[in-house]
Amino acid sequence: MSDTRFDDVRMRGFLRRADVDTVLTLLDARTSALPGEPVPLSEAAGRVLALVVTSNVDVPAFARAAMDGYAVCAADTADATPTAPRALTLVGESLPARPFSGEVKAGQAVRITTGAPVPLGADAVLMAELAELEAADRVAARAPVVSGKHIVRVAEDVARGSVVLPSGRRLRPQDVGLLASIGTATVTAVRRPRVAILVTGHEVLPPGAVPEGHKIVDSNSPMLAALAARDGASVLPVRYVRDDPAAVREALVTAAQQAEVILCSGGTSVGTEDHAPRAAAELGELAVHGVALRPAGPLGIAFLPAPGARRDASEPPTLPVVLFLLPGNPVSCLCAYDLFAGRVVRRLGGRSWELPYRTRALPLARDVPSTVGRVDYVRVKVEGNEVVPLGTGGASNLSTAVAADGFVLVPAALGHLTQGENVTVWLYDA
Ligand SMILES: Nc1nc2c(c(=O)[nH]1)N[C@H]1C(S)=C(S)[C@@H](COP(=O)(O)OP(=O)(O)OC[C@H]3O[C@@H](n4cnc5c(N)ncnc54)[C@H](O)[C@@H]3O)O[C@H]1N2
Ligand code: MOO
Repeated sequence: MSDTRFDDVRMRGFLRRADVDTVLTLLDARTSALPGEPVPLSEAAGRVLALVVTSNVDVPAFARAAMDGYAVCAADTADATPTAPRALTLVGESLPARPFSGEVKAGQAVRITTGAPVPLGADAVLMAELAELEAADRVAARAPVVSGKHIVRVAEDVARGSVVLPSGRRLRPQDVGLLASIGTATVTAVRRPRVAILVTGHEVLPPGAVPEGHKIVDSNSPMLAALAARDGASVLPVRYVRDDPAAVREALVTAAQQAEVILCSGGTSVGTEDHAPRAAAELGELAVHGVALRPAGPLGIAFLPAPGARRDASEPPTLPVVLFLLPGNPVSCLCAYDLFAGRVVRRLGGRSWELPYRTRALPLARDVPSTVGRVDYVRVKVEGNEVVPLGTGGASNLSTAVAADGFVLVPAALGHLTQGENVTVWLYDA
């Protein structure tokens, strides 16, 4: 199968590159959250709710004491003072899950502990500090309490029928606690996208090896695996692929059966061993090859058919597998993940499309040269209250991204950024 756009690239290099915004628009249009799956509450923290959660119960289901003390009729205490306390007859006790079974009448009190059901007839809890136990059956109120004081009302926390959490919510620890309180055992969470990582290049050794001769150690896959895991993916074991058209093709076919996103490192460009773009064009739609971006210009994006067709028309069409052909240079890999692949991983997992980095607006310490029509991903340091650019070159030197506090993006519309102007820095650390 021949693809005109692909042949153009293969023969003459990257003559036309897609602009960053066009690529983002394409990815935005072609991706959406994966369907939900049941997840036990014990594993739900950090997951994204696929469905709204509505409560079937009131919490609390009974009026309960908010203080240790005495359940009383508030009116009885109206005139009570420390010097003229009001004596009440103690008729029983209410403990958590062991309520007082009778009813409190005027002039009576029931000893109560925090969390215990407030007995019928009582409408306030007098704190122990404001009462004096005078005998086994007599307590004196030394201060007045108003009706409702220190009582947690029925449904004060959660009302039956109310929305507890919206769909799309990334569950925080307190969310999981609240879900437990309404009797939730399982939530419906957006399925975590499965990410396959393929590494091409016969020069690369797996992590753990020591660089030797002309061989280098694969730094891309550990970085990509960590990025994808951060973004909520379930990362499949890394696969090393020979620089051979049939091997690359077979690896892509297999990965497309196992994952929703494929990150393929290296072999993206127009060299004689760059087989991934051709294989992608043959297996699916090579929608992008070459982006007006530095680094990561050779980035390719393809949509491969997902395994399994939908069973009937009522089901949403199966989303394609998104394949990212990531340039081999490690900083390019990082940049392409940050700007494109990460958004797709997060989107499929029901998370935000936005970059997951905190931003700061600070003045630039130096001019940053760029080119109109191209976005530049500039590693920067924040020194004092200034942004110091570390340059866009040296995409093979990962140490520049390690030294950086974050990055600045030079928009395509600008030929350079000027010293002193305020720029947005995306900070790598949270
Ligand atoms: N005619 C053109 N040639 C190239 C262009 C271009 O626009 N026109 N762009 C250059 C740029 S920029 C990059 S980036 C590379 C991207 O090429 P590939 O994706 O095919 O990457 P490789 O050639 O396989 O590797 C590039 C570089 O990165 C090292 N590498 C590869 N894999 C890993 C890994 N897993 N861990 C660490 N380092 C890795 C590899 O040894 C190379 O040094 O194309 C240019 N050519
Ligand atoms: O992606 Mo290349 O720098 O742009 O190394």
